[in-house]
Amino acid sequence: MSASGLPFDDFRELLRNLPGPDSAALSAARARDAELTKPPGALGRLEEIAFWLAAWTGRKPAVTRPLVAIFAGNHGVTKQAITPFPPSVTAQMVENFAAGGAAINQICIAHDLGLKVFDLALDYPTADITEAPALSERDCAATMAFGMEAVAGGTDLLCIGEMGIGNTTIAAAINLALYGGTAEEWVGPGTGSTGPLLERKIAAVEKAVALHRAHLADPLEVLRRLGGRELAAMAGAILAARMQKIPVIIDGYVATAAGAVLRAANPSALDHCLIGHVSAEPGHLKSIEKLGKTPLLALGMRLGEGTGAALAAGIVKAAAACHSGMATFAQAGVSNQA
Ligand SMILES: O=C(O)c1ccc[n+]([C@@H]2O[C@H](COP(=O)([O-])O)[C@@H](O)[C@H]2O)c1
Ligand SMILES: Cc1cc2nc[nH]c2cc1C
Repeated sequence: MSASGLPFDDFRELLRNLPGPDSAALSAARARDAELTKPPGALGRLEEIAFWLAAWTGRKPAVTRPLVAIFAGNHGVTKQAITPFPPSVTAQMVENFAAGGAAINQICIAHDLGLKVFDLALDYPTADITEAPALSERDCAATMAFGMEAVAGGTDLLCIGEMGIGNTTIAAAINLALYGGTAEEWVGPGTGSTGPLLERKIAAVEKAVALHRAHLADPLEVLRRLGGRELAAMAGAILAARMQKIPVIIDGYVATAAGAVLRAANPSALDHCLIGHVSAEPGHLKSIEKLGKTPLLALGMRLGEGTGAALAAGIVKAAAACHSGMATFAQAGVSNQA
C-alpha cells in the first residue's frame, strides 16, 4: 500500500506512469518487414500485429510462451434472478477447466497455449450492486494486486478471459457508467437471459448505476462499485503485463469491460492490447469501438472463458512466425522490383 495508505493510490500512480512503446524495436520490425518476400502490405493485418508485438515487447516479434489466464468470480447481483444458470456453475466450470473438459482446454491444445485458472473467493460473492458497492476499496485493490501476480510466472503473450455467472450484467453496468446511453443498449442475453430474466437484468443495471451515480466519475470507483473480483483481477493482469512488456489479447464482453475501466483512467492504457474477437453479446462491438479498437475475429461466439482471445492468439503466433521466419528478397534470390 502507498504512503498515504489508501488502497487505490498505488494503482492511480501506476496508471499515471505507464511505459510507452519501444520505438527502436518498432523501427527494426518495419525495416525487416519491407525486406520480406511478399508484395508490400500483402500480409495485411498480420504485419500490423508483428509491429505491435515489437513495439510492446521491445524485441523482434516472437511468441514462445503464450498463456491464457482465466479469472473466475461470483456476483451478489445474481440474487435478482437475472441468469438462466445458477451461480454454482462458476465453481463447476472451474473444475471442468482443471479436468480439461471445457472449450478453452481444446483451443489451448489446438494452438499450443498454456492455461492458468484463478478462482477468486467463489464462496464469497460480491455484494449485490443494486444495493451496495460490489467490493470495498481494500478488497478491490487486493484483487487487482492478485491479478498482477498472476502473470509473474512468465509469458510473452497473455490472453485474458473470465468465468462468472452474472458477469454480463456487471459488464453492462460498467459500460453504462463509463459511456452513458440506456441500460437496454448495454444489456444482452449473456448465457441466455430472455423474457422476464432479461427485463430484470435491465432493471438491475439501471438501479445499480442510479444508486452509485455520485461516484462514477472515477473509473476505479466504477470497478469496485459495479465490478467484481474477476474484473478487478483482469484489470490488474492487464496493468502488470504493460509493466512487464507483455502484449495482451482481451477476450469478450466482460474482459473488454475490465479493460475499459483502465482506458477510462488513462487513454493509452490498452495500447498493448488487442481485442481477440467480437462476441455475439449485442453491446460488445460498441464497447470495442469506444476503445478505438478493431476485433481480430468475428465468429458469433459468446462463451467467454478466454476462447475468443485464445483463437486470436493463433493468428498472433502466425504473424510473429511470418515476420521472423520468412526469407528476405536477398536471401531467397527473389526480385523485389514491382
Ligand atoms: O465473453 C462474452 O462476450 C460472453 C458473452 C456471454 C456469456 N459469457 C460468459 O457467460 C457467463 C456470464 O453470463 P451470464 O448470463 O451469467 O451473465 C460468464 O461465465 C461469461 O464468461 C461471455
Ligand atoms: C456452461 C457454461 C460454460 C461457460 N463458460 C464460460 N461461461 C460459461 C457459462 C456457462 C453456463
